[in-house]
Amino acid sequence: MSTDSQLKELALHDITVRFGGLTALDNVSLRVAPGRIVGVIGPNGAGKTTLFNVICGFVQPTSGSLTLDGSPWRPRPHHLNRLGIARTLQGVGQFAGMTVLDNVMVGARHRHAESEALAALDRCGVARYAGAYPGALPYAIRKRIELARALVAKPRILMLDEPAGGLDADEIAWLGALIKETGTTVLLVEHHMDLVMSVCDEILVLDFGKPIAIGSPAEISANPKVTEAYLGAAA
Ligand SMILES: Nc1ncnc2c1ncn2[C@@H]1O[C@H](COP(=O)(O)OP(=O)(O)OP(=O)(O)O)[C@@H](O)[C@H]1O
Repeated sequence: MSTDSQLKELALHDITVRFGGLTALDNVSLRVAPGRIVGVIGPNGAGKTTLFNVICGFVQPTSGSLTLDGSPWRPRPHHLNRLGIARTLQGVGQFAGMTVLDNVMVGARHRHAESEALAALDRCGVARYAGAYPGALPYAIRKRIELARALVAKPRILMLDEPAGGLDADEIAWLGALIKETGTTVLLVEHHMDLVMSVCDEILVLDFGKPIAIGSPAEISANPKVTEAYLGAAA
């Protein structure tokens, strides 16, 4: 685990989110310690994206609170980059009218944006596409560009929203290795269980907004409540 004093500890305390009569998150608490890779899993509609949206300030909790490094924190989307928090989107949300390089530079925080963007693209194995336009590229390449856009600012907390969606086994293996070697705090929402189990230190399981389990991959795999939630969802 990293001891970098710049890393941030993020914590959610008893977060509840209601959309009208629907409770999307029901008293969810989570501590994301610096350098840890924390997964959030659960069947469709469990509240995973809502939890990400609360951390990013897109959704205001109905009750509960957040802290960053122990201090009360009210997230705002336009402050995230400055705080060192980067998020990938479920899709590949890139600007079609901008080159790949310009898209990645949007995520940069420093003066040397171009060289940092090229380095991030290189790290993700897609530097050769820097001058291309994203719309013309295959989906797996665009997912890598989305990762480069998040990594370019050297985030302290990297939030990955279904990064394996639409990728094949080789791409997922590559992604797993990249996540492990980032050395940063990672919050991962993902349906691909092999990826989650292989990269995460800790996993939170949600079901209909309720936290039903939290623990190591081995503890989560052996938890009957988790199996039940997934079997129920498949039935
Ligand atoms: N803005 C919103 N207004 C109303 N209901 C919403 C809103 N956002 C999410 N929901 C509902 O909240 C619940 C949780 O949704 P959420 O997208 O967080 O689940 P999820 O676990 O990310 O699902 P998936 O795995 O399908 O992406 C769902 O029932 C969803 O329909």
